[in-house]
Amino acid sequence: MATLCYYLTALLGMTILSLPPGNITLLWLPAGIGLIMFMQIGLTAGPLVFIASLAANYPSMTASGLDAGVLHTVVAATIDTLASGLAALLVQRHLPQGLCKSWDTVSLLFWACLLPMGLSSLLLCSNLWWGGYISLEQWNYYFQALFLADSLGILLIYPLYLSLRGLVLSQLTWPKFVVLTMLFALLSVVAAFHLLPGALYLCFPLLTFVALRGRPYHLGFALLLCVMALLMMASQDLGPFALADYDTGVVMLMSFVFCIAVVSLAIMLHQQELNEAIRIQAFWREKAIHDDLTGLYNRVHFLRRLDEERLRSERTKAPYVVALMDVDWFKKVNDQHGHLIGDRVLKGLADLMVKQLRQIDVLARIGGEEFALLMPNVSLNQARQALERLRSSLEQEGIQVNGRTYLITLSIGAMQADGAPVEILLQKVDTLLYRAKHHGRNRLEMDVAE
Ligand SMILES: Nc1nc2c(ncn2[C@@H]2O[C@H](COP(=O)(O)OP(=O)(O)OP(=O)(O)O)[C@@H](O)[C@H]2O)c(=O)[nH]1
Repeated sequence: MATLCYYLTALLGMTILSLPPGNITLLWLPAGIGLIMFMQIGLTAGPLVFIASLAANYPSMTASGLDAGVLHTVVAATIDTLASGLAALLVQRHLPQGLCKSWDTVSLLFWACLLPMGLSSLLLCSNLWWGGYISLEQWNYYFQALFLADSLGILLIYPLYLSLRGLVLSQLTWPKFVVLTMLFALLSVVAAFHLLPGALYLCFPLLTFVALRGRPYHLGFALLLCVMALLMMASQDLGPFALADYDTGVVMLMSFVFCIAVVSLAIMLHQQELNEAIRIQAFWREKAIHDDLTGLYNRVHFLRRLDEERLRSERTKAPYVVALMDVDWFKKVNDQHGHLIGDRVLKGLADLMVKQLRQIDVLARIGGEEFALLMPNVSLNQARQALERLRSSLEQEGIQVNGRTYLITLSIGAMQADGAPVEILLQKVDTLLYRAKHHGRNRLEMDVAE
């Protein structure tokens, strides 16, 4: 399959994407495909790449009628194969994680483009010169064109391969902004060739937009589409790059396309780094305020919210109630059924409380089997009803773990807040909780602030 892709993209390069009269390939996607074949199947890729390159190069290299066309085709195919193998080796060694940071673009440029493609372009040009295909004066020009075409093949295929790896077709999504951006990029290419040469530079901001907002494969496809459109049109007419000196025009065009690819890749990777940093920051921010076992808020966050509510209530005069709830005889649950079951009972209890309370209530686990509750905007009576309902439903239904019911009860102390500082308020509620325990557990003790 990959061999066929190699062959077909090689043909594409030598037909639609070639420039008359020199038959220069503007884009050599096989360089990227060969690299991936080596990375995927190792040395087995060697003969496959060789055959595909030979088959693709043979017609054009023998068409000129020069002597030893077969020999030079074999040499060219060997160079192509070695270049892909070397690029794969260097990429695996220097970019073992693939492309992660924007700085990796520089590594990719050096290890996958500059070194192996620079070397192979040097050898390929020497082979062409040796076979009489090009003159010594043309050597420099062909070297630049080959190098840019091969490097571009890698810059377009390798990131696309990385971003599609592991994805199945049904997982690909195409949000409207990506489709529209790609459409506008295509239009700007067409406009550049027919109306206004400067329109070509619109590709830069448009691709940057996809790099910032889209997924990596969006950029991969957008780049491929944009570059192919640009080069296809250029192969008919150099458009904005139709300079007085034809060869310079070709190299300028390829350099421009090369820069588009490099810059948008770097931007995409940088954006990925930023997104990852934001994701990690959000993860730790969430973790810092939550209790791992139950998913409820932790003590630190509860105290902060309580203080905020105190200040809010000072302004609005809205009443609020604070409760402390402690599981009775929880040690027995652990002792009889083990800590793991104890943990699950606590988690089940937390879920039950969340289900029974209102969304605006703030519930936290502030100790082993101790929970704290802030009920904003409630009267003492409303709070009493809600807490009683919670206590009695727990008493009757217990907590289900693995199909088994664990009957546990809660002692609760609660009071309407009076604007006292948080620590003092909690001390008072704790006294009520202690009273509930002292008076036999499984009960609610409530008080209005004095
Ligand atoms: N499984 C589990 N047990 C915990 C956790 N945190 C605290 N505990 C246990 O909770 C139990 C609390 O025991 P005690 O403080 O004696 O209280 P109690 O047995 O609930 O009795 P009273 O509170 O007096 O009704 C201890 O056995 C702790 O090991 C936890 O995260 N998971």
